[in-house]
Amino acid sequence: MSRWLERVTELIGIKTKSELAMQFAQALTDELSLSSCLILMPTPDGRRLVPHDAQVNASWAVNDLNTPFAHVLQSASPMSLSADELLFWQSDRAFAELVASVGMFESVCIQPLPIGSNHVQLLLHMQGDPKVVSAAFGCDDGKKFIDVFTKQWHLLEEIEQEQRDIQVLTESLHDMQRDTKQRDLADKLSQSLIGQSAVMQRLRQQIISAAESHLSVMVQGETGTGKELVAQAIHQLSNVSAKPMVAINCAAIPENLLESELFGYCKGAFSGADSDREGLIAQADGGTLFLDEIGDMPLSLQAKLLRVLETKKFRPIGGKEELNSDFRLVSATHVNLLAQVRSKQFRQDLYYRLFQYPLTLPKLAERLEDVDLLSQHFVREFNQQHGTQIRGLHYRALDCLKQYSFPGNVRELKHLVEFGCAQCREELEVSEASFANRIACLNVELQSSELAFNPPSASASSTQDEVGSVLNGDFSAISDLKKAVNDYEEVIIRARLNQFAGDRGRTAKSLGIPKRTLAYKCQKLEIKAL
Ligand SMILES: Nc1ncnc2c1ncn2[C@@H]1O[C@H](COP(=O)(O)OP(=O)(O)OP(=O)(O)O)[C@@H](O)[C@H]1O
Repeated sequence: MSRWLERVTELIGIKTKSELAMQFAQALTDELSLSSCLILMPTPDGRRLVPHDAQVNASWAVNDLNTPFAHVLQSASPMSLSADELLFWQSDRAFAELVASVGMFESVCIQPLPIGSNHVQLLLHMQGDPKVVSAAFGCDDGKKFIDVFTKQWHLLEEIEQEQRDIQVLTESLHDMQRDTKQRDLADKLSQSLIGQSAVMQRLRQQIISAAESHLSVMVQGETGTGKELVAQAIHQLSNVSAKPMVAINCAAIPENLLESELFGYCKGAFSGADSDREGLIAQADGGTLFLDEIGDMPLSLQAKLLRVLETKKFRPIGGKEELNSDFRLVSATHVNLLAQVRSKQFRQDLYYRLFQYPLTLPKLAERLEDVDLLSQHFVREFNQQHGTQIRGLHYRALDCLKQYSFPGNVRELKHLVEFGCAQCREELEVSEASFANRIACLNVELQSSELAFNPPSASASSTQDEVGSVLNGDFSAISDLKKAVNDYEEVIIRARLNQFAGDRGRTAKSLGIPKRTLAYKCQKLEIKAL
């Protein structure tokens, strides 16, 4: 068997182009006693030629006629250059360096591959005895050996191309699947977080990507814009949705209780601690902790919260051991936390930790085009809760609503729609008359800075009757003093909240009580909204 055919067996079964090139170049070097052998292959964009041996740090433009490579590529014919002839090819520095070691009796032979084809795929750059080289390329067995190499090379290139195609296809399939999943999620979300305005569509996309990340999310927005709803959506869309979401309103809990609510305590930690109690941080392990009104968290607790977020460890009050809790944090605020950082009421380090993924909810006044959909949604909710069949809002009623600026945002719209539904007869539409007076009143109130009484919501009307009697000096209906005092307090707080469009800061100030006390009373009296 000829030595070339023996060499062929070394090429069979090689699975990568780089290994095939190495093996082939080595076989030629051995058989033709070459002092160097390089295979030059085109880059993926086809603009340059690079050597198979990564140690040769050079490349040549395929159309640079200052090198013999470009000429061989164009003519598809081999070229042999003696040491003397090479003196004319010194203008390209990289080529000059490549051939610097060519000896007196050597030549540089540049052979296009496949042999005899007009479609050159590779160049062979050989340095050695030109007679030996041309004899090898002229004999049948030598040609067959080279032919096997070029076919094998072509095959591996096709396989590589197929693999690249498969990868591109797989990636675009993944992209399509991700887009479809995102669209499905956005559709699902649009059934609970209503609104087709551009700003709401963008918000839903942000919620989906925030839910997919593991970052701490900060939901900012005025009262009633849907911060709690967004926090719930983030939890439900996240991969911890099967685990609990634990929520706490930092403004509604007295300062001294907030720490034990969050961290829990051990038996005997303080008087009244009769047994161990697990805190919300422990309960949120694996799930989501939602800290509403985080701007109201005292500074001392802020430092402790930061430590939990950074170390995932905490110690219950009076506890000796540290416990672990790994949760996703969602916080919400309606105040400007940055201003609080500036006035040193809020820690800067915690601020940055909480704002890993900020979401800002728009005011309803900035997306009045959503009033229509939102109103339909609230009418549907009203019908479900009350077993009614109100058809919706008359278009004039809708126009009337759109004249209003909704300082209480979506919550205020919801209550207005409920108010309209409560006045509407079954199977009819809510009329303009249901809103006109009320909105006119609300507008006057908004413009006036004077204190004015606004009728409390329907749910508080019986309480108001009782309170009305009390105000008239008739105490006969009172059978429970504590309840009567609570009712009286509730009517006052509701009226004042109504007056200030749900702004708890202004309400608390006008009643001469701290905001935290107001929040506590609201929670106790179950005053959730305007
Ligand atoms: N985009 C919306 N689609 C449907 N309902 C909404 C939307 N936004 C808010 N709501 C409804 O409005 C009410 C107030 O929402 P939520 O409690 O989430 O607001 P908030 O910003 O957390 O208010 P606050 O700051 O006063 O606690 C809820 O009944 C909620 O379901």
